[in-house]
Amino acid sequence: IMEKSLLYPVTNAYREDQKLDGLWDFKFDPASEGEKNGWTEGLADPIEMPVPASFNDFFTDKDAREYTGDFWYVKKVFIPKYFEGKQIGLRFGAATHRATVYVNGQKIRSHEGGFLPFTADITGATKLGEENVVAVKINNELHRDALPAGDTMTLKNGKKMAKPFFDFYNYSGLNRSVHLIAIPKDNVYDYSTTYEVSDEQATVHYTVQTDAQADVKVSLADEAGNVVATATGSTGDLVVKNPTLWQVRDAYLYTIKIQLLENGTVVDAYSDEIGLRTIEIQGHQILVNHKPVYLKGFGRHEDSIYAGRAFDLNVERRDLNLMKWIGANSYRSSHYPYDEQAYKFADREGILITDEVPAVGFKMAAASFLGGLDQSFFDGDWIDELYKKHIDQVKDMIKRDKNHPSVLAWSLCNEPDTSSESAVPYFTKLFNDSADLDPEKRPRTFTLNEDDTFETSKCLKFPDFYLLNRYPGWYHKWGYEISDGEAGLRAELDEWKNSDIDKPIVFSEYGADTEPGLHKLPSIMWSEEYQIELLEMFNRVFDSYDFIRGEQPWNLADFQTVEGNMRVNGNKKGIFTRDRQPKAAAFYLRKRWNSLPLSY
Ligand SMILES: CCC[C@@H]1NC[C@@H](O)[C@H](O)[C@H]1C(=O)O
Repeated sequence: IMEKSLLYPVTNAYREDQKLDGLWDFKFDPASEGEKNGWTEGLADPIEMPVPASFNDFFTDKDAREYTGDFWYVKKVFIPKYFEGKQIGLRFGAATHRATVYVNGQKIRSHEGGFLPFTADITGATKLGEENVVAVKINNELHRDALPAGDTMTLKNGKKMAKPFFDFYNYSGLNRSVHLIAIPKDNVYDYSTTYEVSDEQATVHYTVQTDAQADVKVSLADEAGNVVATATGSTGDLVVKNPTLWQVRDAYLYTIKIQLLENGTVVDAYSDEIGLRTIEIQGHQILVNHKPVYLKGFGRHEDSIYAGRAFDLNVERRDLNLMKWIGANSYRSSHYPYDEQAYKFADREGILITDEVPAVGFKMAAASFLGGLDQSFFDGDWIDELYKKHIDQVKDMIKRDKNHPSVLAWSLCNEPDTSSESAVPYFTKLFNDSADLDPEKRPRTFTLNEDDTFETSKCLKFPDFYLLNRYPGWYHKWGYEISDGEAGLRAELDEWKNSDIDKPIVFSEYGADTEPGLHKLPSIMWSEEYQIELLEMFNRVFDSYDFIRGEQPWNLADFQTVEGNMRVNGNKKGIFTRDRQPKAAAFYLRKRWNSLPLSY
């Protein structure tokens, strides 16, 4: 059935893709009475709500902005007669955090996980040539046995409140586009590629997945549209002489075209843009096309004013221009898989992405910062249920993103509590169960924060390379004490250096909250001068160890978090402000990164 496919929707001679962006009817359902009251057929006195968007920041009253619980989106959708005989589906880019889909009052399916797509097969529930009622019930509560981890508490006044164990706002809703799709009954439901490359020749080993008894024809065209290779069969090789490889910050995309034929007639086709390149880890080096790459970039968020965590192509265009301006070549999709369009954009711009699942907040210390327990997260009784959702989302992330040349690596967790032995069985399972998901076998890793050092982490054997989140100068040894912070950082890196570990280290987070426009001589914390001094300290350290192969300060831009006495309208560690304007540190980093080789 079409629900197992995560292929991005396309319109072509055999398939149709209609975006259902725009205003939907919207209504909160605090008493969870929607089904009982017939909301699957329509909402009484609804609010008009934009899609894609988070609902939160549109509201002027706090109960609505902070709303936690069930809420509904309903839209009338005309389904044309010419869909007759096709499989008809609703494809959700993301429904945050869990959803149930109804069509004409009939329950179709549910889905857990607010940052990955799913398709509801509505073929049997639709009336062709008429308007159909699409209703989606969404819930945005946080739980310790779900991703991202947190709690949901009930206040004395009966209202629910999200308590995230993570540092970004629980923006919720239909944060990405909803597509009405029609595909042939006999169809391609997935494909994958692996590569061998040299300057003289590149080979694309492809696999096409279909349930149909059909012939498969595959061709590869260059950017000018010239067919450079063809093959037949559901698996095979496309050999390209004198290929133009996909390079970091110098992208080149070929178009792979897959056709299904029955008795010589094409019944389905799917094409996609791919990049001929390889990714390897060799000793302390990260290699692209067998050449070492040094990562310069950021941790990011899908976050902007008005629509919260909605994917916004305008913001993405600006962010990629900022990254080019500053000399970056990479980013981490912290702390969840981003919209597919972000990866397509990075494919075109030659940017490398460390793709991260929303396994974030797996650390009670973070929770205690937010009022949680003081124990190892992995001793919790919620771990078994959590793991099922965790590995399910790792599988979907890799299945969805595996064909992007921009994807460099998979980050399977952010800052988990690995300082206790109870983390080991969890990570043993996670790395065993994810070992064969990526046909290209790209490196898998997770970020290690302050409590998870060379000395204290019990899980250093799992990552293929290390992502370190370190905050001397901010969360400890801050201000005038930063010299001790540098000494401590050097001491830890000396331990890595003197160990027998021979894998690359990338600094995936470091930084200082900075109020734009706050200047002080000499510097103080929160001033633009201090943010630069902190970066200078880290860069002195990075330039002292040759196994450090990447620097990705936190964060590209300021972003929204819960309100709290440690946050001034969100996290201000951005090198750019939330409206994407530079702080002084942006000019400092641009100077440093443009003095390094562009991509290596
Ligand atoms: C000490 C952990 C730092 C933390 N790391 C995860 C990010 O999502 C947060 O924003 C960042 C912060 O607090 O700035």
